[in-house]
Amino acid sequence: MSRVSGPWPPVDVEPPAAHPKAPAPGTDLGVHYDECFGCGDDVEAGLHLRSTVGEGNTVHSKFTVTPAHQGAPGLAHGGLLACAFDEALGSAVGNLLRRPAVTGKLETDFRRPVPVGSTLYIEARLDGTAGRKIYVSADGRLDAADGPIAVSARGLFVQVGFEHFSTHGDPQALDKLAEANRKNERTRGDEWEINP
Ligand SMILES: CCCCCCCCCCCCCC(=O)SCCNC(=O)CCNC(=O)[C@H](O)C(C)(C)COP(=O)(O)OP(=O)(O)OC[C@H]1O[C@@H](n2cnc3c(N)ncnc32)[C@H](O)[C@@H]1OP(=O)(O)O
Repeated sequence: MSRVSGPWPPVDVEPPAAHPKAPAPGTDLGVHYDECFGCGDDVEAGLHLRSTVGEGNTVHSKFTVTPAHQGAPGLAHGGLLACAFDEALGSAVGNLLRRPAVTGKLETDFRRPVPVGSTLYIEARLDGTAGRKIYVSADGRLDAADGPIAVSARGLFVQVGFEHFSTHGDPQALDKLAEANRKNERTRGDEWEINP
């Protein structure tokens, strides 16, 4: 199997257009759900990703690897690294496009080992959209924003209606989340675009 993937995005796309209400570059994005394994404060062994909006349809996230994230002794588990990229890419889609979407496909390229105690600096970018399909990619650099690339990822997110979450997920938890967003200064009064 070749290490080189095919062209990206794999189909003709429209250039990504950030939503008019997308947070400006420099904005700290905070936690989107306290119980999210990727960013939530209530998940002790979670990844606790922290993200900031970057220039040009990007989101910058940091993930520090702890002993809770090991696969081999002293090294991050690849599946958890993939999770960090899912979160970073999802954050770019959710915050910049403000469309509810879920991961359809996620491809990771593990280029260097990521030791416990190191921090991945992930830059996630919107690459283009084709109807409900949203193409995104990211690079994770070791210990500095200009460090060597340790992991790269490409993903396809698919826009869904809110009923995706209420039908398949936990409607009561969704109501609690909506209430918390109403109380949050940054997200209060916001409404997401539901249709492409
Ligand atoms: C202010 C707000 C802030 C918010 C921050 C949020 C941060 C969040 C951070 C958290 C982040 C964590 C995020 C998470 O972890 S999300 C959790 C993990 N993901 C899921 O659970 C998704 C499960 N899958 C599904 O529900 C359905 O399969 C979906 C909805 C994806 C599609 O089923 P649906 O019946 O609706 O649509 P469709 O099948 O007609 O597909 C539509 C189009 O897409 C194309 N397609 C689909 N799949 C693939 C594939 N694998 N490769 C290539 N292409 C694929 C398909 O060919 C078609 O293309 P076309 O024929 O139209 O050309």
